[in-house]
Amino acid sequence: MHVGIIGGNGWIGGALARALVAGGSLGEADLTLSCRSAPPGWLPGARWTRDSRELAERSDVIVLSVRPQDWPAIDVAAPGKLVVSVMAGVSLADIAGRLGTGRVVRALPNAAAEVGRSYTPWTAAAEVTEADRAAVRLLVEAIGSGDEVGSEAEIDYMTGLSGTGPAYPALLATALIADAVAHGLPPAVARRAVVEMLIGTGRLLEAKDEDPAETVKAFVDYRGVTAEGIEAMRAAGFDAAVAKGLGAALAKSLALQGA
Ligand SMILES: NC(=O)C1=CN([C@@H]2O[C@H](COP(=O)(O)OP(=O)(O)OC[C@H]3O[C@@H](n4cnc5c(N)ncnc54)[C@H](O)[C@@H]3O)[C@@H](O)[C@H]2O)C=CC1
Ligand SMILES: O=C(O)[C@@H]1CCC=N1
Repeated sequence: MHVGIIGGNGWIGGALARALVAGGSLGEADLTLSCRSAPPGWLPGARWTRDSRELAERSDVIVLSVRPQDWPAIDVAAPGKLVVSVMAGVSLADIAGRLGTGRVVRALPNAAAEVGRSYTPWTAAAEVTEADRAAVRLLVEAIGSGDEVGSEAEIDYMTGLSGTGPAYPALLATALIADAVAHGLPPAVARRAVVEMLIGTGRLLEAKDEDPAETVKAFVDYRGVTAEGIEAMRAAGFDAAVAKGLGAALAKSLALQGA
């Protein structure tokens, strides 16, 4: 299988290309990567080009990984080919119409792709075959894990939930570290404490495979220090702030479609 990534030097496109090679799914020579500037220097054995049409001709699977605002300028046709878009807010119908193929998938990774831990939901147009789905799973699993979901509405919502990747946990980490430093902790110690706490939490939730709400309840029922912290955060509007943030992210995701 030859994979072409339009925007292959970017954050997500580059992470996908490097993961495919590092994980042994593809050799460098099985990749064509396009960019607008000079090739970045990594994956020197891949074919680097500025020409999207050349990329499409060489590829069995074409990954669209440019920013939504750059999508209208992409000059490419891919009649009948499998196209996988990772772009936020660009619909299956728009991609199918522009590229001349019904074999279109929308996948929504996140920046943890850089460390092989993206969660990537994806949805497929009607003409996508079982063999195409196997190809999509190979891409998704190169950068982490994922699920096929039933509708584009779910992808549009997940764009502002899991697509944001490390952003919300990093926001929480920033607030925790700021408070620790305000209480006199050395910044390096505060940072290490919070980052290790996030890593440990992820591992614990994964290992226990239980609803995170159960973990919260266990601490509330313990009625110690943590329960006081949780209840004060909730009373100050923690859940409402999260819901408001997700609402704003969803609105932006939907607004991109009309842009
Ligand atoms: N960064 C993230 O956390 C996530 C990004 N996405 C989506 O992935 C897509 C790519 O995002 P990033 O990698 O973050 O952006 P990026 O800006 O890092 O990469 C996009 C790359 O596309 C290149 N490009 C633009 N026009 C081009 C053209 N005509 N031919 C060849 N290359 C071209 C740019 O030079 C750039 O290197 C976006 O549509 C975004 O919505 C989805 C989920 C998460
Ligand atoms: O913030 C963004 O627009 C990109 C797409 C989804 C997550 N990151």
